[in-house]
Amino acid sequence: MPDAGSAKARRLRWNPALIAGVVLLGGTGLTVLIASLVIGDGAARLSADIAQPASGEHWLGTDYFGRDQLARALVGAEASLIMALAATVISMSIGVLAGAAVWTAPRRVRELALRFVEITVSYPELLVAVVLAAILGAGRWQLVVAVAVANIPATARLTANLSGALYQRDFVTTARLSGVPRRAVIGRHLLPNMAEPLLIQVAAAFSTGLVAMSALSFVGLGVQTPDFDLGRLLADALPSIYSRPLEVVGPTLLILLLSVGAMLIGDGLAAAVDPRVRRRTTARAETPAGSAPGASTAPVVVRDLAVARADGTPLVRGVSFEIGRGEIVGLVGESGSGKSLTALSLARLLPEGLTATASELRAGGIDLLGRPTRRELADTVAMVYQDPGTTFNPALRMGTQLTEVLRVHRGLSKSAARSVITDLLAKVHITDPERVLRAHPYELSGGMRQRAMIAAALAAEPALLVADEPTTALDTTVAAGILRELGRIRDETGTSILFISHDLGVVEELCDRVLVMKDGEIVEELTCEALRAGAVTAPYTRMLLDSVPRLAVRS
Ligand SMILES: Nc1ncnc2c1ncn2[C@@H]1O[C@H](COP(=O)(O)OP(=O)(O)OP(=O)(O)O)[C@@H](O)[C@H]1O
Repeated sequence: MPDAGSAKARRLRWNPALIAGVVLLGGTGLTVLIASLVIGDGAARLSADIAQPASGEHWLGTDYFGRDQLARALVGAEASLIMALAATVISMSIGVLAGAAVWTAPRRVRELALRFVEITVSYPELLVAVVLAAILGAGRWQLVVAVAVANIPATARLTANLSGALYQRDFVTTARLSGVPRRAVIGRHLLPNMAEPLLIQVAAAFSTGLVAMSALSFVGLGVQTPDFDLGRLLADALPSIYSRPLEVVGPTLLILLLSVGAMLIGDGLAAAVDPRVRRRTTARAETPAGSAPGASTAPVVVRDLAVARADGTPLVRGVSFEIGRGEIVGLVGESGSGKSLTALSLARLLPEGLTATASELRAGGIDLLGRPTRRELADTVAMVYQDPGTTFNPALRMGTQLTEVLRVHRGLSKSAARSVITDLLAKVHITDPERVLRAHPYELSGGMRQRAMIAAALAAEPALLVADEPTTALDTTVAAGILRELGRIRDETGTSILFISHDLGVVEELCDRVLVMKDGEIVEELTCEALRAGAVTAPYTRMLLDSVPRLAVRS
């Protein structure tokens, strides 16, 4: 049950939005609660100072009954805060339980329930709240119920979707098959694994709930005089908005601070939960003895990498390897074995809908499980793709494209970038770099384009170069030239190279070590000497070895 554990152990990564949200909501909420205790009496106290402007005694002036406007705004905010919290608790409790329970129900009931949730979610929340508030009648708690009920479908749908993904996972299937009661499946296996998106939903429900309640009270459907909340205060201030504009300041500001604070917390939580790569803390237990995470000094370290679809289907499992400085490691396997997903996880370029977990993922001193900046990432990992025909924009000259990285990431001037890239093109044995820089991609051969791609990848002096089948689209002679180029780059720059191929023949000529992948897992790891000597153990490796032609790439 790895994820349940990891959900508890996962640390919250603070970010500016989260900090700003906590400060804003926490600070305003606390101020409101303390202030309404201290100066709350003034909210109901009538005095002869009617309709006074702002003064030292009444910072926001007084209303037509001589009541202090600031005290009323703070007491109104306290009421709105408590009502929004109550509505959030009700809608989240019912929505989460309903959404999770749907998946433990028999198939037919589940399908009907899911369809019902889809239909209800298609009605705008505010509209539903308006109708319910009108039916239930005016009053604080009627308003809370109306807004809470309107928010239930969205929460139920989110929970149902998350539960659906988790329900396919092995640990839930095992729990169900071993007769774990339905309540325990929900409480122990489903809910802890969706804590993060649900927390984001709590922040959104609070923020929209507060605004919806204020809007309903404002139009006369919620809290009624002599009770008041922020919306009611705004409605009371409306008739005199031009003569006494100060009256709207307090309630408006408090609605803004509270709702924006909650929204920022939601955004911050969403950012803290990196959807692409998450650290799987419990995976440490699975790390082989002698290779504790963090212990390796290799420039590239991958430990317990797993990639899964949103529905939980695993695509890559338990992949661990290291690449030393100046080492070329081959990753081979038939189509669909998980080679590209492994490489894309390292470059943090996984397609939408896929998530990667690992106990360690590091390249060139950068923790790829942390939050490396785009620049750090671009400086650390470079990719060379399979098809040089689609790597470049056909509408732009090569010079414009090849100098882009240097100009954007290194801040080099146009001429400095051009001079660096000219040298790099010469390094990959392009004889007339100036002509290549002036040319459009279609004017160059496939081999030239691939050499240019390698030159562009080297521009950032990356710690890791990922070459994803860089020779597949080229004819044999050109391919051999490109492979020789990669070998030379490794020797001259000490770059670590992950070379992906389905062709063991190429790999055994070029690489130092080879990892063989099948169905998302590494089934064999061996040195290329062993490979050349035919000393393979896995039948799958033997099959790959027997099925490939050889290229003469040794220089
Ligand atoms: N965006 C995606 N969404 C869902 N499944 C995907 C996605 N991308 C890849 N897969 C699946 O993940 C598995 C591994 O794919 P991957 O591209 O890593 O294989 P590969 O070994 O690189 O294959 P190839 O040699 O054909 O490039 C395959 O079953 C593939 O269908």
